[in-house]
Amino acid sequence: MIYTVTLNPSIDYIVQVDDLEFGATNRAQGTHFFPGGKGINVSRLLANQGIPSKMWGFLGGFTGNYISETLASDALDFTPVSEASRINIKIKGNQETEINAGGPTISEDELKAFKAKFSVLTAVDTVIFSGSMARGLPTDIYQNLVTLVQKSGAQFIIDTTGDALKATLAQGPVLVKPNRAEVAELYQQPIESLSDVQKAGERLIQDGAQHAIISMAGDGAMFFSNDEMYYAPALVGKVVNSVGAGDSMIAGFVGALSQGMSNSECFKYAVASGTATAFSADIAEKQLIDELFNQVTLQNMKES
Ligand SMILES: Nc1ncnc2c1ncn2[C@@H]1O[C@H](COP(=O)(O)OP(=O)(O)OP(=O)(O)O)[C@@H](O)[C@H]1O
Ligand SMILES: O=P(O)(O)OC[C@@]1(O)O[C@H](CO)[C@@H](O)[C@@H]1O
Repeated sequence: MIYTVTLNPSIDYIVQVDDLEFGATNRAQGTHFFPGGKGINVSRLLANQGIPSKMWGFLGGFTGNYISETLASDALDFTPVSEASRINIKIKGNQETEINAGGPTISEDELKAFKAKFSVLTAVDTVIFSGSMARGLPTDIYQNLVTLVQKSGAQFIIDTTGDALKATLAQGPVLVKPNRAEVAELYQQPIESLSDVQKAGERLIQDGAQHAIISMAGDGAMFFSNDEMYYAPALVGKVVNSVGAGDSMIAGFVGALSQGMSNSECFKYAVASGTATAFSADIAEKQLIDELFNQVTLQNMKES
């Protein structure tokens, strides 16, 4: 079974404001609510591909109720918390501006109840940890949870940033997928040219990742393993809502991996899934992913 962990889920409130003016009353051209948080997005894309997963994390309050009612799925296995889950604001205009809230503070008892779920894991499972930590959790929470996963023999994937990414890299994730800004922050150096991306990706593998993807939004993505390196130029199309594009990449890769596909096919599914979500209002559907899969081209960087 694939488990996704979203420690800090959200309602994503998408607000279309064509000419945002600070310090003035702006009128929205359109608004949408989506259940969000990175792990939830991964599970939603997997479900659209017909691949089951279970969703773990914390949900609370009226916002938590909205998320569980909207998802209405057997896959939900969240730990209830007393404070309300957060609302993240995504303003779409000439540019995309995001305001992500801090979210609820998790108590010691709530964390204990959550950790108890890990006792069901066995060696055939994969746990995907995605997103920021909730308040009140120890700063080494991801390292602790990865240790629990590894005790069961299961594997893990992590999509987070900063010190938590640095520490868990050494624990050998199946996949990490930082974007350019996140990898620049991790290694404290600017990542501008493709050669900078190449060096950073090789370092992610040296530092412990089994596979790494560095995503570059409209500039495409690069894939790394011990002996493979591919660059996928971005596909051209109309970007509708890129929220969750990175999460969709992870879901695309893991879904293909769970079906025994090669690294290059898994990467192509990752790019097709990320792009399909960027070209959709919500998390992408299977039909668009399959259409775009046939358009993804890979350049083998070990041969160039
Ligand atoms: N403007 C775009 N044009 C074409 N493809 C895009 C665009 N934006 C995203 N993509 C596709 O989606 C992938 C992931 O996007 P991105 O690098 O923005 O991830 P991210 O920063 O993790 O996103 P998020 O945090 O919103 O999930 C890209 O590598 C690319 O394949
Ligand atoms: O604050 P975090 O946890 O880093 O990111 C949360 C978030 O921006 O990530 C998803 C898109 O990747 C959204 O659904 C959600 O609002």
